[in-house]
Parts: sequence; C-alpha cells; structure tokens
Amino acid sequence: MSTVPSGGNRPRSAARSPALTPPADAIAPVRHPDAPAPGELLGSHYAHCFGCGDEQPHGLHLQARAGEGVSITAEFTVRPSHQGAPGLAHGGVLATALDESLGALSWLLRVVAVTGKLETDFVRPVPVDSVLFLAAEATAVSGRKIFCSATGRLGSPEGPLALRADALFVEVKVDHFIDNGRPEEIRAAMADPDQVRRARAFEVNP
Ligand SMILES: CCCCCCCC/C=C\CCCCCCCC(=O)SCCNC(=O)CCNC(=O)[C@H](O)C(C)(C)COP(=O)(O)OP(=O)(O)OC[C@H]1O[C@@H](n2cnc3c(N)ncnc32)[C@H](O)[C@@H]1OP(=O)(O)O
Repeated sequence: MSTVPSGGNRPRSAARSPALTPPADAIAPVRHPDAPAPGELLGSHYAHCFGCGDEQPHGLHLQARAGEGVSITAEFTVRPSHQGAPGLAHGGVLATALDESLGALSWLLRVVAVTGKLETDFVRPVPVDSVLFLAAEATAVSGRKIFCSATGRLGSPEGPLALRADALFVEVKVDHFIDNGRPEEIRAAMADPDQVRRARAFEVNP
C-alpha cells in the first residue's frame, strides 16, 4: 500500500518533463527481501551527508523510516538557518529534503542510485518551525532508471500539501563515488569499515 498521502498521487501535471513519465515497458519497483521492516529507521548512508548525516553540523539531519512496498516517510523541522525569506524556508532547502527522502528509497530497493532529475512544485509557503511530513515512493523501474515521487505536508501526515516532487534516479555502482569524489573523502570513506559496509548494503550483488 502506498504511504504517499492522497493528493501526492495526483495525475502527473502536464507541465512535468516527459523524461519523468515511465516508458510503457517499465516494471513495478520490487522491495528487496532484506529491506528494513516497515517502521524501521533507515539510518544515514554517509555520516557527512548534508541531508541525513549525523556528523554534518550544517545538515538537515533527516531521519527516514521504511514504509510498505518501496516507500519511506521522514520528518523535517524547518530551522531559522533554513530561511530564504523572513520566517520562511528556502526553496532549495526544501528541494534538498525531498531529494534526500527520494534517495532513501535506495535502502528498500538495495541499489545505489543518484538523482538524475528532480522537479518540485512549491505549493504552499513553509514557515520556520514547521514540521514537514515527507513521504516518498518509487513508482516504476526501467533498466537503471527509477521513477519516484514525494510529497511534503505541514504539521502532520494528513496536513496541507506544501510540496510535491517527481524524480528520476539512476542506478550507479559504488565506483561512481570512488571515481568522482574528492580523493581525501574517498580515502577516508574506504578506510572506514562501517562506511564500506553501508555502501555494500545497497548492492544486491556486491
Ligand atoms: C567505499 C566508499 C564509497 C562511498 C559510497 C557512499 C554510499 C553511497 C550510497 C548511497 C548514495 C546515495 C546518495 C543520495 C543523496 C541524495 C540524492 C542526490 O542528491 S545524488 C547527487 C546528485 N546527483 C548527481 O550528482 C548525479 C550526477 N549525474 C551523473 O552522475 C550522471 O548523469 C548519471 C549517473 C545520472 C547518468 O549518467 P550515466 O552515464 O551513468 O547514464 P546515462 O546513460 O546518461 O543515463 C541512464 C539513463 O537515464 C537517463 N537520464 C539520466 N539523466 C537524466 C536526466 N537528467 N533527465 C532525463 N533522463 C536522464 C538517460 O537518458 C538514460 O536513459 P535511457 O537508458 O537511455 O533510456
């Protein structure tokens, strides 16, 4: 069952990029048999991640939980440091929270994937101190392409819809990071057995 609240499952807007519509031969996303159980906290994929890392002092510290199927939920409290206009959240910060929530679906698919495209509708202003209830769901898979959607609601999982996003994530190998990341951080990550374990946990056939 979908954990993306109704309203998030609206027909995709005509304004959405065609690249976000799955091809006719796309398949339904498959929850990995070893995926964390519904309700379980997913943890961070990287301690220094701006979206979810515990050791990132400037980060959003988003904590996502597994939902049913290939879905997650997360809560995000908007802090004064997240402002764009006086008393309101910056749109880029909100897009980051959506991006991170969508990225957390990787834990359920057990694939490593990065954002290829992210389209966001900012439906309502989000004041500082708001708690945003985020819900993300994978909707289709075609080869390496993972189609997914997310919503952000104000104050509760059934609260007013503030954000909506559709995205295309693309599956990559761990080498994507090793080949492209700054060597300093890559060396540190590869020397950290906990990080290597976390990276491998995404890959079905390491
Ligand atoms: C031991 C140490 C290791 C440490 C590891 C740490 C653990 C890591 C674990 C988990 C990490 C998860 C992190 C989540 C964080 C939140 C999510 C983010 O913010 S991610 C950052 C932002 N995103 C990027 O930086 C991507 C930058 N872009 C790229 O690298 C490439 O463009 C990439 C990989 C997306 C695609 O490049 P291609 O060369 O691999 O593949 P092509 O052939 O171009 O694309 C594949 C298919 O996707 C479509 N596609 C790709 N990008 C598209 C786009 N922008 N729009 C439409 N279609 C697109 C293409 O048209 C193609 O489709 P057709 O197969 O032909 O049907």
